[in-house]
Amino acid sequence: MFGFKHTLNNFNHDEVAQVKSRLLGRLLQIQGVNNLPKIFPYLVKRVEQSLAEQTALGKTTPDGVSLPIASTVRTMASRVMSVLFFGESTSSDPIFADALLRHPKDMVSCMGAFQITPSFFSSGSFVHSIITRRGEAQGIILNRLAHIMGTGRDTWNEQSPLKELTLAWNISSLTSDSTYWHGPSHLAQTLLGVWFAAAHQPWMNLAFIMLQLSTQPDTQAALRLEIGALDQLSYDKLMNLPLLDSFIKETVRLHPLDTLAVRRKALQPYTFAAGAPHVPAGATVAASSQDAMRDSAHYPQPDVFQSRRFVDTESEARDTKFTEVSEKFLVWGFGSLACPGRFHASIVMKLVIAHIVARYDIKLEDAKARTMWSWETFTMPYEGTRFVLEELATV
Ligand code: HEM
Repeated sequence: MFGFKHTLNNFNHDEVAQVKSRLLGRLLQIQGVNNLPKIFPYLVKRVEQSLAEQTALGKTTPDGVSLPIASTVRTMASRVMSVLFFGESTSSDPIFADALLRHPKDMVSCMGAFQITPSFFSSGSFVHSIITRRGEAQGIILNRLAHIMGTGRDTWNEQSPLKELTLAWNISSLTSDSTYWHGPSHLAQTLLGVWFAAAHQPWMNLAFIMLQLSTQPDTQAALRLEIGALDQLSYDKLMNLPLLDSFIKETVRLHPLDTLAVRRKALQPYTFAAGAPHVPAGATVAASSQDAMRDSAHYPQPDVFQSRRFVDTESEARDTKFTEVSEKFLVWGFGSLACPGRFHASIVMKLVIAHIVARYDIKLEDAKARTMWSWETFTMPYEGTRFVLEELATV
């Protein structure tokens, strides 16, 4: 459907990968979530470092430093997320870090190109080769991963205990006695797929959140009060800030990246239990996340943005968390394939938002400019939209 065969190195769409899904569930939802509080201090260090790097690149204006929202939050999310995956040392290498940023962009560009190029082009690797400079970023990542998950595992220069908390280390530990996995290259390929899943959505959600926040100085002030001093912010506290969680969830509810969700391809003809619809083999079905997330029975005044919707509302949505999987909030998909990395996404997004909002007043450089564009069922932020960050007197 999206040409993953080339962009993820021969990825097979038709594979019913229960072994892989189970592994990813254990890696991310069980072991990964347990490790998050332990890895949190390293994430804090990285988010501070990355914010300093980004603001140093900005344009100085009388009101503060002006930065492009998309590339700022994309880089910050990638830098923080990469500590979870690969530790501090590997992810600090500029060539590797650049490849981690480039690969998801390459993939999204290829998906777009595959939709519009004739099938004889997209069926070969021609389009992929041109867009990705012969898969340069993918090659850099796969080579490094195959090394640290294979012959270089014992000599990998990441410090303990961080090394043993990374997803790269744990995916190879979890598979060491399984015959399903054909060595480090197969594992590297799988982890690259997880990296794509992890890298392309959080930043877009972050961009929409920054766009919302830029127009709401009162919410910025309320969030600052809720967050308190950054040096007192523990993992548990950050994950349980009600307004921050509600603000994120409300933004994502109204601005999901895709108006469709839970895409499933029928490998054989299938008829739904109600007797219809009938789905022929090879067809793809999906649910409308747009309809589910604007259902007025569940979300009163569904088209109105309410920062505190999940804190104050009288509806059933009250107290539901951003990371909850539900048929009324299809952003994470649904059922056994629902996103196993949602807690990782949530912590990375919350760290980026908390560190920006606690330090800066945020506003748009041009409040009248268009900020997002749509293509098919997708909505994306413009690359050119800038915010201005004005440093607060005290943090
Ligand atoms: C805001 C960020 C994210 C969103 C909105 C998101 C959303 C999704 C969705 C909709 C699916 C498909 C679920 C289905 O078909 O029912 C999915 C799958 C997946 N996501 Fe995420 N995701 C995000 C971040 C992450 C992160 C950070 C990771 C890893 C750390 C991750 C790892 C995965 C994996 C491995 C799968 C495939 C699961 C499987 O096939 O068994 N995602 N995600």
